[in-house]
Amino acid sequence: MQRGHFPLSALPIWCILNDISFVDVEVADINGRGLGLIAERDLINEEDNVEIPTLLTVPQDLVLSAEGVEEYARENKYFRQLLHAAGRQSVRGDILLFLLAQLVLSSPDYTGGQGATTPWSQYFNLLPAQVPVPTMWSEAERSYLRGTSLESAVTAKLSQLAKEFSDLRTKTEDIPYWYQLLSIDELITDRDWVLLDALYRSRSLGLPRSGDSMVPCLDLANHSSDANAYFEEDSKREVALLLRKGSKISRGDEITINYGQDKSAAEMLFSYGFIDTQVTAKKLILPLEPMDDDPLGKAKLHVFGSTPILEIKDDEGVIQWSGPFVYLMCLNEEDGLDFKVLQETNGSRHLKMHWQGVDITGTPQTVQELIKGHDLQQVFQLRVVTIISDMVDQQLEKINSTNHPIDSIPGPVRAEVLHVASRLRLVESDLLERARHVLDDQKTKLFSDASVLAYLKSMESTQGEEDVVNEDEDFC
Ligand SMILES: C[S@@+](CC[C@H](N)C(=O)[O-])C[C@H]1O[C@@H](n2cnc3c(N)ncnc32)[C@H](O)[C@@H]1O
Repeated sequence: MQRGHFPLSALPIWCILNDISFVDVEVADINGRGLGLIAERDLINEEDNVEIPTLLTVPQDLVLSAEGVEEYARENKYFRQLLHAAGRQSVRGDILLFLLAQLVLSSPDYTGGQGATTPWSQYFNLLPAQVPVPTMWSEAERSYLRGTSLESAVTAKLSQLAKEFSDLRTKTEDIPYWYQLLSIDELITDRDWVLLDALYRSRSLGLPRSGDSMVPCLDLANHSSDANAYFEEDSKREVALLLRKGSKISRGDEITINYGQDKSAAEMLFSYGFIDTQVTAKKLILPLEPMDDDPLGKAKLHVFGSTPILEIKDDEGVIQWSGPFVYLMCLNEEDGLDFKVLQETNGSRHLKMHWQGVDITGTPQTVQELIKGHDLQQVFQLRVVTIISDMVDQQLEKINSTNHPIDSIPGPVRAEVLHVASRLRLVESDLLERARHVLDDQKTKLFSDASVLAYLKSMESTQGEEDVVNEDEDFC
């Protein structure tokens, strides 16, 4: 759907009308970062200042939160119908529906009845039509993510978005207003849904009282790892941008906040469309799947409950990994892992997981702890390290073999996409290389452990006996 226009010059009046106050700060175009906030004069906040200078305040009724969405549903009949049919499953989903309604109300393509507009209907037009996150990249551009941890994450996200949009169309088939827009005129497309998701991901923040929210004007603050400002929500749910203690800002300097110092390069790129070259947590997240030939694989996944992942990180120069599901992956019935179906008196059935006879259904993340002290602890550990080491090898092979643009899908690729994708490859391949060395060391140590050697020897002799039996059988 075509976007309406809201000139930056109209923002000060919109702010006055909506009780949003900027203090010594203005909005400006920042080279390569879209809009941002800059200081209108020199600003200082000494370390011993009692009163912290406020740079921006946004009243509660402008904060787009779960509560704000419900409030709007009370005022606007068309939105109420939409929310009732397709919403109330997650805060994100409801905010996306709210943004969808604002997209319609503010678009020059739309000629229908207005219903109740909100300040957001105008503000929405100030939001960018393009967000540099990979879900908005072309297919050719996305092919530059091959071999990185974002390859599968972006594919999965795009499938999720396609499904959400198709469900939305199905659920609104009985509402003439939305059916017309979504299914007959097709004024709103899946591209719009991808944009709304990108806007939410790159601009929402967690507030202590209002929860996940979008805050107009505060969402114009760009990121810096050396941020000079931060935000707070007070007891009246008013949100303020405040100057950090010790900050000295010259007139014209940018006011920035920190989007999260624990975010990895992949997370920054996925959520915001850029990578902070100064500091980004050096970590990598890969999806875990049960082994193809594991008869208990599905049961393990079911009891585990959440999406299993492997996290590899550089913790102040030390490579560490964690992946509680890997411990489940490498344990089996003969080790003492067991599943049972429990039938309740009311007829309901539950899958239960036991380790050495003890019910551990509620604590599937603790297997690493539970195997401690077991005779075969080091054998289990070796299996775990081998699985992770194989994953790291495979990922490295993928990331290195797709280093050349020859593997990419043909089509124009923006220079900034090329730059950020190669930065991600570099960060991730470096981390994987270092993880490979650590895992190799761990494997070597485990292979020389007395209990592992004894186990391998016993396996060899069992194998030998089996071979003799098999040979005998062959002779029969
Ligand atoms: C919350 S918005 C900030 C306002 C935004 N610049 C705008 O024009 O509306 C977040 C987006 O700003 C951009 N951005 C923020 N900080 C950045 C940075 N340090 N480097 C590059 N882009 C940045 C990214 O596009 C990101 O998705």
